[in-house]
Amino acid sequence: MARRVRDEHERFARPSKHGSRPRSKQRPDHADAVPALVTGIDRGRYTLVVDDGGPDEREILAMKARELGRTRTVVGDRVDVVGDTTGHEGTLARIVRITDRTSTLRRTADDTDPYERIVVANADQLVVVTALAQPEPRTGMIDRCVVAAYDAGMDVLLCLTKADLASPDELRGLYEPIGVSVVVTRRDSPETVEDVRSHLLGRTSVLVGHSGVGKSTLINALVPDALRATGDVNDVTGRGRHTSTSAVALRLPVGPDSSVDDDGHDGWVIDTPGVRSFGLAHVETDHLLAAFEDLDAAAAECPRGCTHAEDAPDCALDDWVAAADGETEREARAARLASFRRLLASRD
Ligand SMILES: Nc1nc2c(ncn2[C@@H]2O[C@H](COP(=O)(O)OP(=O)(O)OP(=O)(O)O)[C@@H](O)[C@H]2O)c(=O)[nH]1
Ligand SMILES: [Zn+2]
Repeated sequence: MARRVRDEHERFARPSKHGSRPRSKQRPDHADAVPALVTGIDRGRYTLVVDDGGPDEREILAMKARELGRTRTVVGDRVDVVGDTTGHEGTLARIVRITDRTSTLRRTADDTDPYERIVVANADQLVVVTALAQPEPRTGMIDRCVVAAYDAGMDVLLCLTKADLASPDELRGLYEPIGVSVVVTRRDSPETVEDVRSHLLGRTSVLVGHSGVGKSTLINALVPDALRATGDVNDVTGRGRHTSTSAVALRLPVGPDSSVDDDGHDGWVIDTPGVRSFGLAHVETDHLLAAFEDLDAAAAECPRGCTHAEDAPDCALDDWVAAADGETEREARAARLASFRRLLASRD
């Protein structure tokens, strides 16, 4: 997407066929534009934060300038705005530029949504919120999140909730070996919430999770002003569900633990109430492989066009496991290869 955004800017910058008027006349470069962060979107109206973390930090409302055409703007985007950026009641600024994204978390079209979408821009961590029980954890869902995050170049934090109901050991054993950080919470233990916070400080994190896993409970504990709706949701009417279905960025307070390093960056937490699944058809094997450095290196010996799947003939990854030094190392390699292949298969 970063590429496409750039192309669209370039198109505007190209001289017109009908003469050579100075470029500034065709498209003012908005020297007076101010940078802002997109924190919410509601029917074509964008909520932005200007002077993020600075003395004049304020929330403003904006629309997209016509010159941006069909370029999509998503939560997490860094943009430039012109017009009335005071944020006073009734004002509406204009977004004139979208800064190149450092990451794009995507989902492919699926049965419920026919469009490939960028879910969030510029996030560096995906927090997969999964209950240890009620509802039962589903590794298929976690795998798909891990693939989407690794494809986007994001880290993964697996947040296991409801630890009062079941043990986290099995899931920990499954995901820690593939580079996923694991943190365990329970509603009746405020310390566990602070543990989560320490993983979020200074970063931009996207939280995803199925209905009922305790995501809203967690967000409300982390960001008391968030007021995310919690409780048992009626699956038929959807009553009890937060009304917003699009992502929203919430500023993360540093929290009560003064031992944490506060260098002015408290971080952002992005809730994604609308995201119930990740379609993964867009994810390329090589992209996923790049998240596994050791496997990536070993795959250099694979035959051309190797799929690296379980049934791939002469896949060098199998040789890599066989060539391990000693039983312990061989088992560790086998486990990593099995995890990689499981993630690969979760795309289908
Ligand atoms: N036993 C137990 N229950 C919890 C815990 N955390 C949350 N719950 C309960 O789980 C239910 C769902 O919690 P929510 O925070 O609403 O879950 P959610 O993931 O936001 O779900 P939606 O609102 O449907 O998106 C509520 O009844 C919570 O009280 C926990 O640590 N232990
Ligand atoms: Zn291979």
